[in-house]
Amino acid sequence: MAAQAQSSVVGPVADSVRDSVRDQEIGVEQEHLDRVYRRLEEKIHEAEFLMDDAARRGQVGTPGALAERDAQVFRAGIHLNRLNNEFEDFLFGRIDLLLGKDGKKGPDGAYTAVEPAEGAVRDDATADIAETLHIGRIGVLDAEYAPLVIDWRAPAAAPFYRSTPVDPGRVVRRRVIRSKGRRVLGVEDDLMRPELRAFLDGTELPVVGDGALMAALGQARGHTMRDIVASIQAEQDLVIRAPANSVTYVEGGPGTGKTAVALHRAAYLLYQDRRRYAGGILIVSPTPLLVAYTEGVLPSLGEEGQVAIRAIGSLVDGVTATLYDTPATARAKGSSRMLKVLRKAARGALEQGDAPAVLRVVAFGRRLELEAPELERIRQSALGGTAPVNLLRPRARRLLLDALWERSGAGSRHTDPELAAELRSSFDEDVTGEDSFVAFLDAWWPELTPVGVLTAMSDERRLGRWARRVLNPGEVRRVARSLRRDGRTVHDIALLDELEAILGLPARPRRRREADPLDQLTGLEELMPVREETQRERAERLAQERTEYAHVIVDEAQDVTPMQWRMIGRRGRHATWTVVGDPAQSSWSDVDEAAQARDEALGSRPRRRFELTVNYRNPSEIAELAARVLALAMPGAVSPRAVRSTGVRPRFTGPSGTLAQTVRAEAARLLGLVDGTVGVVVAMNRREEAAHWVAGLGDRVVALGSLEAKGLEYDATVVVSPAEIADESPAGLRVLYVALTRATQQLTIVSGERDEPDADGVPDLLRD
Ligand SMILES: Nc1ncnc2c1ncn2[C@@H]1O[C@H](COP(=O)(O)OP(=O)(O)OP(=O)(O)O)[C@@H](O)[C@H]1O
Repeated sequence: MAAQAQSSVVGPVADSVRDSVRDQEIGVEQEHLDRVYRRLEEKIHEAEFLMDDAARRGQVGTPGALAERDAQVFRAGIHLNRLNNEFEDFLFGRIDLLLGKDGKKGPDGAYTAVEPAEGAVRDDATADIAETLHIGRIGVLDAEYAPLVIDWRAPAAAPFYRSTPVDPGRVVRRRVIRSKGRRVLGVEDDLMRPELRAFLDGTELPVVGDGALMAALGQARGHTMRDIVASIQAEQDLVIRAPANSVTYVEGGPGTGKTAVALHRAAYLLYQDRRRYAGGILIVSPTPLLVAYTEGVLPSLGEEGQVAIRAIGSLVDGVTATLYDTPATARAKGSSRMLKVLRKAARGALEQGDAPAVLRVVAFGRRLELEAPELERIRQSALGGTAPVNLLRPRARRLLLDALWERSGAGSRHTDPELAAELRSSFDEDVTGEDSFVAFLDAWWPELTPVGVLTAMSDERRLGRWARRVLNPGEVRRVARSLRRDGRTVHDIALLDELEAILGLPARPRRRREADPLDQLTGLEELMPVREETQRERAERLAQERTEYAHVIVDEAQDVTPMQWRMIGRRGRHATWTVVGDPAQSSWSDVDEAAQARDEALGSRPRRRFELTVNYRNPSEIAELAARVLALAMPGAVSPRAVRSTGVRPRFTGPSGTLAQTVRAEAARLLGLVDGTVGVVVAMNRREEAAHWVAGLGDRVVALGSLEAKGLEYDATVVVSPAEIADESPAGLRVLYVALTRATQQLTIVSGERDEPDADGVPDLLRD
């Protein structure tokens, strides 16, 4: 989509002509930006004046009108504040359009027609520009309600993204404007109808630059992701603006913009239906590193507060997991088989209490006892209920009382039902008032917490019992051992969340009424029984406390395990969804099992599928190398098409000294070659070591494990020992594919002992 140079002059004269056209066009856009700011200031003054005036005259106008004025001042103030402080490039685009098929205008003041009118292009391939629209992060109208700036999410802005030379619609020229605060710094044009000579107010439309996309892609990368609002491509725009009434499912290879698109979609949904999505949008990200990398994008699009970006290890409030299990342990913990184990463990953990074998109470002056077999029968009968285990405690308590009542024989004393009921109620009061009963119940049916059950599962013998015929002995040993470690792993979080659903939040005593001094005097307060919550009260409380979202976006969905899908599913039971992923990058060994769990979480909602096909991150030299690994990892899978090439081929080197020395030297070399960041990617078990290798090289260098590299990108990367990364797990080749696709400019491969490099240093796995 490179712009067409319109002049055929070459050499220094041509350069100076181009520079003067550029300056002139920057001046044109500067004038427009000045108008926009003047208009916004005008609106603020207008609103302030109205407010002052209203305040002077007291209650003039209806209360509603006064409130509207206040709101206007408030909105205008926010706009100006954002423009001045937050948006570096508030105004970023412009399209020049032919006359449309009909003359209808939309609510933003722009014509709605997508296709040009019959006579818009004359027979001699000339045409007049009928409409010019400026696109920005928020919309601004002039005093006559004509659009000065169109919000990028408004329908009228869609041609800015959708128009291509193949299908240009009304767009003749698409311009990206670079500005900082109130100053326009540059412009880049793409011609959508290069065959036309178009005129704007009688002057031929000038074209500046080589196209905005390439300019954006060539920029150095920092530690945070930038928005792509000025250069969203047509296939990406289709996803961003897809209707949200079901599941939007997006697949695409590395660097195709899946994460960027997901973030822009969140901003679009809020713009398009703020009331619906103000209920909250959840973005689930694989790692805290990716959260930190992406969390600035939404504020830069003017959206904050309504969107929660959470790492999958931080989805349960109060626990943040950053530890990783070994692949074999993760495989067991993430599998849906774990559900059976947790259900058994939750019930089994009840038996871990130190309750006496026999329940002894005194009621109606008689000693009553329930022995172990009877107690066990009661427990099993209580557990027959479908409610969560903690919520079955009142049922168990009632069954105990029933059994004691039966033992007491008091039921047969009265035939009159009313008298019998009265007797029963005073019997219950007698029993439940006894300390021995309360203490027994607490020990026999303890209130279980998810953490408590997980801790109980760290005992290998017990876990073996609860996981019989579900996990094999090796899995039992590994899971139990990992649960004995300090700290939670990422995969424990889904187990905790599942346990919370299995256990239910414990019933809480109803809040006592405010202490009445008189009660205290008489001691009555002490005697008032504390009523437990009713089922309905509890259900209401749970509904309030459960965090649910109106839209859930899952990034790197290919890595979400079956147990994690269940956890995420609980947060979006009534939500619409956007799911983005790439099976070829999955670190989960059983792709089909994960797909099945995903389908269960998403239920029967209809899916709309999209595919992104262009790699915007890697130059073709790096993409070609990565494609060799893809061919091994997933024979037949198609790599996305790289959109640019740098002429710099990946570099291969074996350790010339120790591995540490080589990697450090390579990272230092790359620091000298790029302006932005350098990532050193190693196998997970070398994470800590690698941090030492690069210590002191400055904060442009980061060392990270292969699984942590998910979604991230660097100007340059050093991938250390492909064979070690590939051998880490059954999904190792796909993880290596991820590692190889992180660089935007330069890639160095350092071979280790296992790589079997050839004479050129190319490891076995990466040879043609
Ligand atoms: N239309 C675009 N204009 C400019 N830059 C773009 C565009 N689309 C994507 N990019 C850039 O390409 C890079 C890759 O984008 P992103 O991280 O969203 O891809 P991804 O598909 O999520 O990759 P991965 O699967 O490897 O995580 C980012 O730097 C992003 O800003």
